[in-house]
Amino acid sequence: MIVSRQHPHAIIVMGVSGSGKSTLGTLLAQALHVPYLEGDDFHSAENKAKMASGHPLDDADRWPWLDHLGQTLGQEARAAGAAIASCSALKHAYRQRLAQAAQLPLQIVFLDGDPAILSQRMQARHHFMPASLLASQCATLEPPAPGEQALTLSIEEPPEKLVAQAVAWLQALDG
Ligand SMILES: Nc1ncnc2c1ncn2[C@@H]1O[C@H](COP(=O)(O)OP(=O)(O)OP(=O)(O)O)[C@@H](O)[C@H]1O
Ligand SMILES: O=C(O)[C@H](O)[C@@H](O)[C@H](O)[C@H](O)CO
Repeated sequence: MIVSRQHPHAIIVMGVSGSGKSTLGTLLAQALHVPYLEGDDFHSAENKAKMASGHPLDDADRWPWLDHLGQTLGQEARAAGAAIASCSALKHAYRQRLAQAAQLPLQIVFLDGDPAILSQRMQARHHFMPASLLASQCATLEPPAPGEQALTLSIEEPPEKLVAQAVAWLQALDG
């Protein structure tokens, strides 16, 4: 059972900026009827202003954000049986920090793709995050390692297919 108050699931959709985390996270939460947390909503005004002015965040900027998002993800997951958060979660240590704050292991859906496609998508949208920060996002990215419970999906698939793949993976995890 993906949704279970006895065994709650804390699910994150991760990837660099523009990879489609919000799109997939929203659809996945709708498909599972569980709460969705938009990671960008948990950034301080200072963090958002820093990114908007073309400066990448550093670890010190990200720790309080990860703690706040992780705590809320854990609370929501325990209350509803599962919850989804979209979060860049670029480094292994960031995912560990999220899990620690949530007090739950994470199930990770990683959106992976070609920087050229990501750049096109970022330029085509209106968003506080400038496309110029994509290079720093890609340089910082540590894809999920073998010890992490993770599914890697391609940004080139349409959103409906990505949701179906994520749901099938989550269902299979629970046997
Ligand atoms: N699977 C997809 N195929 C094609 N386009 C997509 C797909 N998913 C998202 N998009 C489009 O790509 C852009 C970025 O998507 P989205 O905002 O969901 O990414 P994000 O990872 O949440 O970005 P950020 O972290 O910067 O907020 C949007 O314009 C969205 O409509
Ligand atoms: O860790 C980070 O650098 C940030 O979370 C960014 O990834 C943005 O929040 C997000 O992608 C918005 O575009």
